[in-house]
Amino acid sequence: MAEIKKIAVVAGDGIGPEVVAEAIKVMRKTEELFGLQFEFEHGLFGGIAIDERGTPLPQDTLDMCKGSDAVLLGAVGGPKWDNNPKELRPETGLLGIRKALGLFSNIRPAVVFDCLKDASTLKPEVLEGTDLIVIRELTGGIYFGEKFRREGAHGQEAIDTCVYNVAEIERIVRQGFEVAQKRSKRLASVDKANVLETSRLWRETVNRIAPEYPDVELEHVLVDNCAMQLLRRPSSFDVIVTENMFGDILSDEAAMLTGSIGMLSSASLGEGSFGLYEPVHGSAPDIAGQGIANPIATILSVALMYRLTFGYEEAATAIETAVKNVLDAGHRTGDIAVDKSKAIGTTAMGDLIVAAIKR
Ligand SMILES: NC(=O)C1=CN([C@@H]2O[C@H](COP(=O)(O)OP(=O)(O)OC[C@H]3O[C@@H](n4cnc5c(N)ncnc54)[C@H](O)[C@@H]3O)[C@@H](O)[C@H]2O)C=CC1
Ligand SMILES: CC(C)CC(=O)C(=O)O
Ligand SMILES: [Mg+2]
Repeated sequence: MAEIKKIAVVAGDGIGPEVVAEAIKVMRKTEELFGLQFEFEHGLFGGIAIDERGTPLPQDTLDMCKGSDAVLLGAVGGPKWDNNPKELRPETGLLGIRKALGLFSNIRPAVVFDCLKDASTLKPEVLEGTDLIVIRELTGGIYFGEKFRREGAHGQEAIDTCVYNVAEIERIVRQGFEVAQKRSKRLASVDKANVLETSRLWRETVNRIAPEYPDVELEHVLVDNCAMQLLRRPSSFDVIVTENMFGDILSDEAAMLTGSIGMLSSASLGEGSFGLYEPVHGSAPDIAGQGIANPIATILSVALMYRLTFGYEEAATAIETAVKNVLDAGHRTGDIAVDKSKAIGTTAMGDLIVAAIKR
């Protein structure tokens, strides 16, 4: 038996609890099959925490996460809370938990399953061989810079500031090079260095450390061009490393290569092996409570957790293989179904994947 690992579960709002329930079923199945042991502790987070505790990230939830080996997060937010007063905004919730846990690196793989090429809006020949990772800086940039309002000559003005220091850039870019070294040795550094000072510092930093990774082929791509090239030549990208907001946007775009944002998993990491694992998507208020959300992004996030935090490689591969086999057998939730009348629900998809996990 493996030693007991403490998992902090913050399911959140909307479809968060629905998809997290399926991920936990998968973890329970791998306990049986691979002799793993997990202790789950649940905490309030997001809108539900605002309603019950008056804050999106209660101290006991944060303490629970800090005391765990890994965090499993669903999604937070919804129309009820999105325009709330300052203290209840994402800065104090989602962004707050990432900062408080020191999770500066967000890894978002976009893998195209062959059998899902028909679910993408791109032609199958364009998608051929697409398997890329977006590495997004997660605790700096414009989401974390000072924000304020002031009276200007033409009425109220709003200011968001974007700040990056060399150390913040260097640690994430190094991770980009290191991940590229383990894959096909191609790194695209994405910035807007023709306009933004933070991007100029980003590019200078990338160029300064690039000679330390001579085996990695580096390209600099401006973010607007990258958004276009992701649809034109997705398979030419292997690892993309970029700042916070660009990575947020480009990874949602990359989701559509896979067929749906319901397919995109993510890992948020800091200096050690501790990590927070969550689907890339949000709380999807438009489909919440209907039992139709795709749980695969969250289930694949568990595979990332096993691989990156615990080193449970065999169990991680077993989960990924089970997902592939279920999709190959033709099972689809609505977001990835071409024939929507045959779509199955969240629980049915979770059950099929659980049944398909083999040792
Ligand atoms: N990590 C997080 O917790 C995130 C939270 N949000 C929050 O989520 C709320 C909704 O944001 P949106 O912009 O609508 O983005 P969203 O990602 O929640 O939804 C965008 C679209 O994708 C669909 N979708 C998302 N996940 C799906 C799944 N698993 N299966 C099937 N379809 C899925 C939704 O139905 C919707 O049509 C907002 O409050 C936002 O702030 C947004 C992004 C990330
Ligand atoms: C609060 C936002 C930055 C959440 C989001 O869209 C994300 O992290 O992907
Ligand atoms: Mg996002």
